[in-house]
Amino acid sequence: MTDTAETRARRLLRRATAGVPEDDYPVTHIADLPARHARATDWPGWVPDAVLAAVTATGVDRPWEHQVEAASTAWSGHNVVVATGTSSGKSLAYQLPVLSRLATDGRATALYLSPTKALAGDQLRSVSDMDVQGVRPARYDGDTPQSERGWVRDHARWVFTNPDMLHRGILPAHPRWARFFRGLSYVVVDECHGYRGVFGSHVALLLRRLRRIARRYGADPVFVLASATTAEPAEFAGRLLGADCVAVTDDASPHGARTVALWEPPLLGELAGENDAPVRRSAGAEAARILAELVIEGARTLAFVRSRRGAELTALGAQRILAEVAPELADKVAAYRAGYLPEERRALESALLDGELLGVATTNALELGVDISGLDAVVIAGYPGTLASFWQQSGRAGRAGDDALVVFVARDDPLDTYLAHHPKALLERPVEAAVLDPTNPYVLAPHLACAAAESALTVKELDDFGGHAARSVLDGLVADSLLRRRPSGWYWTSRDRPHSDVDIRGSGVEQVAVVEADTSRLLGTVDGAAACGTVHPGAVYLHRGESYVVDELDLERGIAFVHAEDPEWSTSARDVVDIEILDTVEKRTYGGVTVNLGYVAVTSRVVGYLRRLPSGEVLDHVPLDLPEQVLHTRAVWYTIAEPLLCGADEGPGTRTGVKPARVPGALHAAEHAAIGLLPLFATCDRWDIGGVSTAVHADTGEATVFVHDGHPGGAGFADRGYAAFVPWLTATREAVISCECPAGCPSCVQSPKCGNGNEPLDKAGAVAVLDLVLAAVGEAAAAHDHSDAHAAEDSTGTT
Ligand SMILES: Nc1ncnc2c1ncn2[C@@H]1O[C@H](COP(=O)(O)OP(=O)(O)OP(=O)(O)O)[C@@H](O)[C@H]1O
Repeated sequence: MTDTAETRARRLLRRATAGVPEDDYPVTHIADLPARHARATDWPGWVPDAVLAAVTATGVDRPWEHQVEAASTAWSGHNVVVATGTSSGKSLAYQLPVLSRLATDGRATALYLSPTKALAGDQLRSVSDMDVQGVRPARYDGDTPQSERGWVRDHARWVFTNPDMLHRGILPAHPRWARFFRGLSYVVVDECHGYRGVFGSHVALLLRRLRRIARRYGADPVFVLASATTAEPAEFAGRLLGADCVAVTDDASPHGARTVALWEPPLLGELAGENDAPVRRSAGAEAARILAELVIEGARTLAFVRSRRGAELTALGAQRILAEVAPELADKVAAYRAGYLPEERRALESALLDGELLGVATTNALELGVDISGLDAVVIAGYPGTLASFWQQSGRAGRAGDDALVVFVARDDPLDTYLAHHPKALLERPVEAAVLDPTNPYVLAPHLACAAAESALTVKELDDFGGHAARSVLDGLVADSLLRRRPSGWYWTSRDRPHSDVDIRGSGVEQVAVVEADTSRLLGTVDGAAACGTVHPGAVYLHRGESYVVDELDLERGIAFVHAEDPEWSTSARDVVDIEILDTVEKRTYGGVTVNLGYVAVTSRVVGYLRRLPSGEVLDHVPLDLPEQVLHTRAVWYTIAEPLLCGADEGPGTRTGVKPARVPGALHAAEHAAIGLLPLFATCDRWDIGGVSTAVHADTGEATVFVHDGHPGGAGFADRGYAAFVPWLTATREAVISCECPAGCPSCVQSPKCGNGNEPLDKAGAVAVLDLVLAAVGEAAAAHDHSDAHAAEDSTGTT
């Protein structure tokens, strides 16, 4: 291809791979995604002139079709979710109906909710700039001075806030917000795809509380939800709201063409990881190199890195490379992460937009709602956990009329390996459905307590909170004397409100404070359940890019003491885990294999931690002695009967099985890989789930592999694993066989958080186990189809 015929994206990719030896060529796949052309339409007739003038003054001449479809649905009184790509103008889709209502009905009010204060600030600014008469938009969050709060309550007509403030500040004080609730016409839920897992379950219940209070004031607001592209948006939004919701998904905004390259860093011969397994060049180090090359080409590039520390290291790495080969460009690269002050954030964003900065390495802090688009390149170092995030991040690249490059760099992880070798799974699969479970009793109980404290709960209202599930949770609250049952409903008994004890972003457990010992400064908090794993003695803890080392973890007082120190290694905790089956909710039997879903108790103890260099090299394992923790949650598990597992099965198609001595390693490896792949089917992170495997489990009496939710009561992840069992284990098997390492490495069967130091692990055995299980399920399904066919023949014969 000559230079003139080559697209800019291809040229950038060539630059990024220049000088790489042929044997190490990292690109496993290249896809060219075509440009999408805009489909604009006329402004709807119901938009008042004042609003039309304000909107067109922002530079929007004509709306796109999906904007009008969503806006008109909301205007006609139906809840709507607009689930379209990055920068597809979702804001206008809700601004049109809300501004139109506020402009035409002087009593009407609206609420805007976003997961972050920063995003709410951006949206408020954009509405304020439009300056539609009488709208009086205002912010009400933790940063709103006390002196302004009264004005907002009494006069603001469009309030911009977040779920935390709605939960703690607005709903408990609803009598003071009576004017606002009486007029409540619209509730905007922005970036709603982020409300998944336990946090999503909390927000789902919060929205039910909001609707209930609004009804008490005679209002029945229409909900307008904005989401990244996600599968089944109507179902998801319906679950989040607890009410029907129309989905608008046909994106009519324009987008430049993109070239997506999948990139797998080579295995390094000279470095050894845990148990001497080979390691790959780290995705962060690879991203630093790519970033430096793209900056040299003058491409404005964002590199998304999974952790804050990773973002800092990637920016530093790129700066180091540039300092050697193009020193004048070294200060064109910076790191960006959550926790910056708004001014710092703005400065960085505008520096990137106007080219003063060319390369920025960031965590997903920049993923949410920030109006940065039209970049020349995006590097995604490590799968961001969901396809929705992948597309959200890659959507930052590409302007209408100009093509852009997206590079996905696989980490040492089975899911990343799978994706690097199965481009269709990344590029052609529908985005996964977001999972949440508002009936989780651990989440439901505190919200029912809050709801009762806001205003006594009546029997009629229980359907909104899960009906039967709510009833049994309420019985528990009454038994604990937190609520009192009267004929008219359930009443909160205490003078103190329950709200401040409910952490809607946590897992419902106590928080541990991280305190700098010298200065007594509170740096942050970590979830109590995770404390042993994240702030154990010796752990490297990062706060706003500063590095600290933990000296002491005092679990009784809920404090971790740290001192400032920046060692060259990172730490990862190791725990040992035991699991007990409490209740089997569902079970399927396939010959010698059973697949189960139910409740379990997981007992874990952190026993030490690994110190690892940024290259992936493991320095050592440091033992620790910390107390046990017990988690009650949901799990999916499969069992394999011994004759089938060990090959004694002489039945049709006689199987070879796994030698008994290899069974533990085979099951363990199959479990690790399955944990790695579940995020492909349930929107979770591998850190949200855990697993246990054993050659003979006390409760099943058979070889058993468990994968469980990592949060009390579960968040729906195990349920997804049960529902998608066959595709999940099929992808797991594919991931293991795709990895070219000889005997198991972090890219296939090693786990970064294995309590047993990744021993024993038997990669070939894992494939044999997965083959056995999939064959048993497949045979049973075929036999089932066969008997169905017979039954159908029989029935046709007799009628
Ligand atoms: N009909 C339109 N014609 C031209 N430009 C538009 C139109 N609608 C919106 N825009 C512009 O597109 C940009 C992106 O809009 P917006 O931030 O609402 O997108 P979004 O879908 O919310 O993005 P994100 O995915 O980041 O949440 C804004 O700069 C906005 O002014």
